[in-house]
Amino acid sequence: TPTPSPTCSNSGPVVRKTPLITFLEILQQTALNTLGPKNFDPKLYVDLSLKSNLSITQSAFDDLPRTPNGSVSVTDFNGFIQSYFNGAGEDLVYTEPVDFVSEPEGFLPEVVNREVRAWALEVHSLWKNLSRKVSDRVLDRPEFHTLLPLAKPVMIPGSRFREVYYWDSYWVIRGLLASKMYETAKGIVTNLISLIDEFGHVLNGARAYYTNRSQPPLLSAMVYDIYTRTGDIDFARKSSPALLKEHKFWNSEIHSVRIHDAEGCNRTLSRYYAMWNKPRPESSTIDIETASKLMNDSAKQHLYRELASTAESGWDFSTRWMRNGSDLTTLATTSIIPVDLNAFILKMELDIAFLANVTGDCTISVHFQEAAQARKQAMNSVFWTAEMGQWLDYWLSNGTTCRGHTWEASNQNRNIFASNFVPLWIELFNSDCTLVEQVMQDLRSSGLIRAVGIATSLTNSGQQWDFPNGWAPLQHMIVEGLARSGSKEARSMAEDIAVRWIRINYVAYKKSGAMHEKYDVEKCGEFGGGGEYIPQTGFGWSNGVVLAFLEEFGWPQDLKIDCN
Ligand SMILES: OC[C@H]1O[C@H](O[C@H]2O[C@H](CO)[C@@H](O)[C@H](O)[C@H]2O)[C@H](O)[C@@H](O)[C@@H]1O
Repeated sequence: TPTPSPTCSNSGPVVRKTPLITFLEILQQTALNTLGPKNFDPKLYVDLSLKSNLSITQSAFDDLPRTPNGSVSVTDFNGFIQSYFNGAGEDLVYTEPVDFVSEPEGFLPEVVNREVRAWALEVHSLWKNLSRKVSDRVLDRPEFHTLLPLAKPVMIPGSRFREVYYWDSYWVIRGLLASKMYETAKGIVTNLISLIDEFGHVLNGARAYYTNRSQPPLLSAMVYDIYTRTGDIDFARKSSPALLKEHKFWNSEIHSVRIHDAEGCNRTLSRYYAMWNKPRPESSTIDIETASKLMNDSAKQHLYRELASTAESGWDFSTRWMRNGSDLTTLATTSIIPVDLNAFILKMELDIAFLANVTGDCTISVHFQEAAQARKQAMNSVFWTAEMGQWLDYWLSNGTTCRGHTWEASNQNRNIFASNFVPLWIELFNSDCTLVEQVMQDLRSSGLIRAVGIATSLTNSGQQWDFPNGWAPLQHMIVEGLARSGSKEARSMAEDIAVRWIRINYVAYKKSGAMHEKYDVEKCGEFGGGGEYIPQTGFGWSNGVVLAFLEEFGWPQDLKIDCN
C-alpha cells in the first residue's frame, strides 16, 4: 500500500456539537463503566431522548451517588435512565406505508417458482416492519432529541439503525420500485432533499450527530430511477436544485483534489472528508479507546477525522483505508481518492444532465455532460490500469498537498476490492464493449467471486467491509453494470452472481427468520460479522437488492432455491 500524505488531512472544518450530544456521550461512557462491555452498544445512548429539559436531567445525573472512584451503581444508573429518558427509537413511530398492498399488481411477473414467489412476497411485506414516521414529539421539542425531524415517512435499515441512512436509501428505493410503492419512494427523496436544504448536504443519517459528514452520494440515482419509472416530471423538476447543491458540496474545497497526470493534464477528482476531529458520538467510547494508543492530541484529532471520513465512505471499516491492515490508527481515508466515490459523482453529473434535459434546461444539461466527460477522463487517467483491468484507488503521497499532486503509478493501490469494479455500473463505462470484456475477465480472475457472492476484499481483517463479507450494494452495482452492458456473456455472469446472492439471502432467511445486513460469501445461508457492532437484521438494502434482482432476472419454476 502506498504511503499517504499527512499534509492534506490535518486541518479542516469542524461542525458544532450540540449540548445534548455532549451530555449523551458522557452518559455513554458512564454506561460502559457501570454496565461493562458485554452486549454494550454505544449508539443506544446517543439515541435516547429526554423526558425533561437538559439542565434538569444533567443536575439529576450529577446528583447520582458515586463511589470514591466516581462510579455509579447499576441500580442507580438504570433508575436514572428510566426516569429521565424515553427509549431509543421511541421517537419514531410505526406507520403503514400508504401505498403498501400485500400483492401489488404486476409484482415480479418473472418469478414463477411458487416457493420463491411466496418468499418474495414475505420480503415485500417487510416494508411494513421498517416503515416509520418521526413522532410529533420531535417537532414539538427538537432539543430533546438527536433524531432530526423529517416530514415524510422513512424506511429504516433495521435493528440498531433506527433512523434513515443516506446510501442505504438508494437500494431501499430500488426495492420499493419493485414493490410498486412509488409514493413511499418519493417521500424518502423529499426527506433527503430537506436535509440538503438545511445542512447543504445529505447527512450520513438523520441524527444530529451525523451532521458532520455525508455518505456515498446517490440522491441523483434515486431521482433518476423514480423518474424513469413514474415519468413524474414535476418530481424531477423539484429535485433539481438540491442535486445542484449536492454537486457543489462534493466538489467543494474539502472534497476536491487536483492531480497532475502522466500526460501533463490537470484532473480534478473527489475524496471523502468529514467536518469533524472528535470521536464519533455514536461510537465515542470505541474511538476514544482506539485513539488511546496515540501520544498527542493532534495525532488523535487527525485519527478522529479519519474515522469519521471513513464512516462517510460507507465502508466503515476496511483495510482499503488502512496503511497497516491490522491497526485502525493507520486509517488514511482523507489521503485516498476513491474509485467508487468518483463513479457516484460521475453518475450524479450524468443524472443531472439527463434530468435537466427532460425539464428543458439545456444550459445545465450541456454543462453537466461536459463535467461528466471531464471526470470520466480523470478516472481513466488516475484510476484505470489496463494491466489489471480495474480502476484502482489513488493514494496521495507524502509531502504533497491536496491542491497539487503529480500522478505516480506506484500510488495506485493494487489490492483488490469490489469497489475497483464499481465504475462498471456507470453507463459511460458499461456501454464500451471492449472495456466490459476486459473488466469481466479480470473480475473473474480477481478472487472476489466466491461460492455465494462477491467478496468485499481478499483480506480477512476482522473489519466488516473486508473478506469474507458480501454486501448487497456491491453485488447490485456490479451485477447491474454487467447486465446492462449489452454483452450476452456479461449478462449471464451477472445472472449467475444474482442467483447465488438470492440463494444466500433465502437460505439465511429460512434458517434465522430474518434478512441480514451483510452475508458470508463463503458459506450459503450464513450472515457476515466483524467490525464494531454485532450483526444486524431487518434489513433495508438487502431486501431492496433481492427484490431488484428478482425483478431483473425472475426465477423459473425449475430452478432450485436452496444451496445444495
Ligand atoms: O455505528 C457505527 C457506524 O454505523 C453505520 O455504518 C454502517 O451501517 C450503515 C447503515 O446500514 C451503512 O450505511 C454503513 O455503510 C455501515 O458501515 C453508520 O453509517 C456510520 O456512520 C456509523 O459510524
